[in-house]
Amino acid sequence: MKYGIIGAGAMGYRYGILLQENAGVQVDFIETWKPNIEKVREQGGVYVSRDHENKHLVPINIFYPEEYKGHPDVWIIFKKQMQLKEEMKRDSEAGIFHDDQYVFSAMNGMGHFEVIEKYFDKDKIVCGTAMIATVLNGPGDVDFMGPVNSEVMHLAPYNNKKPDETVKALFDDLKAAKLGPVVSNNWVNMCMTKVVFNAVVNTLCTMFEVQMGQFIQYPKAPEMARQLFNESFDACERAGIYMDETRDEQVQSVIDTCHTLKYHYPSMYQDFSKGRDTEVDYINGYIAKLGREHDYICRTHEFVVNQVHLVEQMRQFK
Ligand SMILES: NC(=O)C1=CN([C@@H]2O[C@H](COP(=O)(O)OP(=O)(O)OC[C@H]3O[C@@H](n4cnc5c(N)ncnc54)[C@H](OP(=O)(O)O)[C@@H]3O)[C@@H](O)[C@H]2O)C=CC1
Ligand SMILES: CC(C)(CO)C(=O)C(=O)O
Repeated sequence: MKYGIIGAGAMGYRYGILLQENAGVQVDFIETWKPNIEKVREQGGVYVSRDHENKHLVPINIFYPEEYKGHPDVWIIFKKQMQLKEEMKRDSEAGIFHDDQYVFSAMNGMGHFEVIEKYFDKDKIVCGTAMIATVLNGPGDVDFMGPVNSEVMHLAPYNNKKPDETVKALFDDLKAAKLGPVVSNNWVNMCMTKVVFNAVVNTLCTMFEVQMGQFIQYPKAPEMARQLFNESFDACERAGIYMDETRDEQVQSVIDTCHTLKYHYPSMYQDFSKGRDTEVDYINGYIAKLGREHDYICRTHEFVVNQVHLVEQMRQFK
C-alpha cells in the first residue's frame, strides 16, 4: 500500500522511514513546520541515527499540504495533541483527504480520535499505541532510540470490529517495516493502557528533567508509579475501561521499559526543554477528567497536572 505521513517529526519520520526502507512501500510526508521542510529540501533528505550512531542521509518525499497531489491508501498521523485540530483543518482545506482513505494514529494521550473522525469514515480509522522512543534533534535530523527490533506497537480498529482487508494489509506492512505490531480488540482499553503508562513516565521524567534510566534509579520510583496507576485504574474501572495489563504488570512495565530505553527523554520532556507546551492535559489531565466524570477524584493526577503547568510557567524565570 501507499502511505502518507502527516507530521514529519520524531515519530512520523520513524514510521515513514522504516516503512519505506524495510517494507519497501511508497511513503510521502506532509509537513507544515517550515524549518523542517526547508532543511530536508536543502540537505536532500533527513539525517537518521540510531542511539546517536550511524548518522546517514535518507532521501524522502516531503510536501506542504497545499502542494500535495498524491493519493495514499493510508494516512499515518503523528502530531502533538495541541497541534492536531489546526493540522486537520489545513490538510482538509488543501483537499488532500479522500473518502476511500484509511487513517492510523499512535499519538500519546486521548482526544485525537474525536478530531480525526470529523474528517474520516469511522470504519476507516485505526487506533494505535507505540512503545517506541524517538528524538527529533532538530529540523531534518532524527534519532531512533533503542536497538533494532526493539520496536513494539499495538493497533485496533476504531469500530472494534475484526480487522478488514486494509487493516490486515496495514498490519503486514508495519510488520515488514519491523515496527513490531500487535493487534488488540478494544481500542479504548488499548489506548488507556498506554496513557496510564505515559502518565507516570513522561510526566515524572519531564518534571525532574531526567532520562528514563535515571528516573528508575530512584528506589521509590516503582512506589510512585503504583500510586499513579492505582488512581488511573480506579478512574478507568468506574468508567468501564479495563486495561490490557494489570496494576502489577504496569508497574513492571515501567521498570522494564525504563531500563530498555534508559537514555530516552520522553517526548513530553522534548517539548518542555524546547520551551513548548506539553501534552500533560491529554495524559494525566485526561485521567483526572475521566475520574471527575465518574465521581472519583484523582488527587495525585490533578496535583501533577498543576505541577507540570507550574514548571512550564516557571521557565520564564530561568
Ligand atoms: N517521540 C516519541 O518517542 C514518542 C512520541 N509519541 C507521540 O507521538 C506524537 C508526535 O510526537 P513526536 O513525533 O515526538 O513530535 P514531533 O517531533 O513531531 O514534534 C512536534 C512539533 O514540535 C515542533 N518542534 C519539534 N522539534 C522542534 C525543534 N527542535 N524546534 C522547534 N520546534 C520543534 C514542530 O512544530 P511547531 O513548530 O508547530 O511547534 C513539530 O512539528 C505525540 O502525540 C507524542 O506524544 C508516541 C510515542 C513515542
Ligand atoms: C517512548 C515512550 C514510550 C516513553 O514513555 C513514549 O511514549 C514517549 O517518549 O512519549
